[in-house]
Amino acid sequence: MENDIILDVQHLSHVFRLNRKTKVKAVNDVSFRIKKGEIYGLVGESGSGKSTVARCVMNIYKPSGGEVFYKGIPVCKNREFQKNRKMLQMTRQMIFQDSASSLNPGIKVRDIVAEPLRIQSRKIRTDKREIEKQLEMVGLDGSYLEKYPYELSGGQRQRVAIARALLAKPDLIVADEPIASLDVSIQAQMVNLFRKLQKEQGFSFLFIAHDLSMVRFLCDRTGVMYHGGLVEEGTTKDVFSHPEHKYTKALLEAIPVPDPREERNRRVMKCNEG
Ligand SMILES: Nc1ncnc2c1ncn2[C@@H]1O[C@H](COP(=O)(O)OP(=O)(O)OP(=O)(O)O)[C@@H](O)[C@H]1O
Repeated sequence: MENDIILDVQHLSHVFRLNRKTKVKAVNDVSFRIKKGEIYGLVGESGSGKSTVARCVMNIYKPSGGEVFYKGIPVCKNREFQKNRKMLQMTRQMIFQDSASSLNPGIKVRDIVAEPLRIQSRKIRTDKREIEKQLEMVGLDGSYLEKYPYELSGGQRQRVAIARALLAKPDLIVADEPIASLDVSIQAQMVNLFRKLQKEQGFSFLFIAHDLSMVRFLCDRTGVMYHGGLVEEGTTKDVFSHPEHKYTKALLEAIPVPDPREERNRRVMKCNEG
């Protein structure tokens, strides 16, 4: 395998069996690769299979077919997974759409952010200053350390989830619709934050989104899913300027004509970028 490939998804398929007679073919023969330090956007309409791909990549689901190689390790094979379990838990991190349910409501922000360290070293208490620095990195000050998730807005919760993911110094982050439940103005801030953090820390990033304008802004390459299959992929520039598959064309045509507020957001994003 080429050295610069961190994630290699090969012929991935997944079928959900609802009962003895009914099954849903959620993902069908999907293959793509992510290079070290690359941001890969996975787009497609609701139900096209994006989350299922993400969950197979993260070993939440065991795929019905195909393989996922992470740093060359076939992680869907039980033996390989068990052998590398700790490394896989630390160096791959996932951020979910719904931070309200992905953050433990009964523990304070300082302990939520410290979770990866506890997995690694079984430390019960973690250095407060380290956690504070982690929060500052995502734009939250030390006053959030003692708060519970219910005291935070959706955007603040998502920042906590990012701080937690980054504490483990991951090589790969998989984010499943991380901005979908946030206000449009906050979405732009979050995408800027992702971009800044990725530049600083160099992790590879699988970014799953509905919003094509955010993908266009953030991602180096883009894959388009339709009915469980990956129907098109390429550099984001190529996919957006010369879409080949008719579904990609339809998806791009469905991007609303930007209203003046969106245009302003885009300009703000570009300014902040520098
Ligand atoms: N746990 C499950 N049990 C049964 N069917 C499922 C399950 N999860 C997903 N599906 C089905 O698999 C298909 C793909 O769903 P998936 O959530 O992967 O798509 P998606 O593109 O991520 O959609 P969304 O953007 O709405 O999250 C859909 O038909 C969905 O109904």
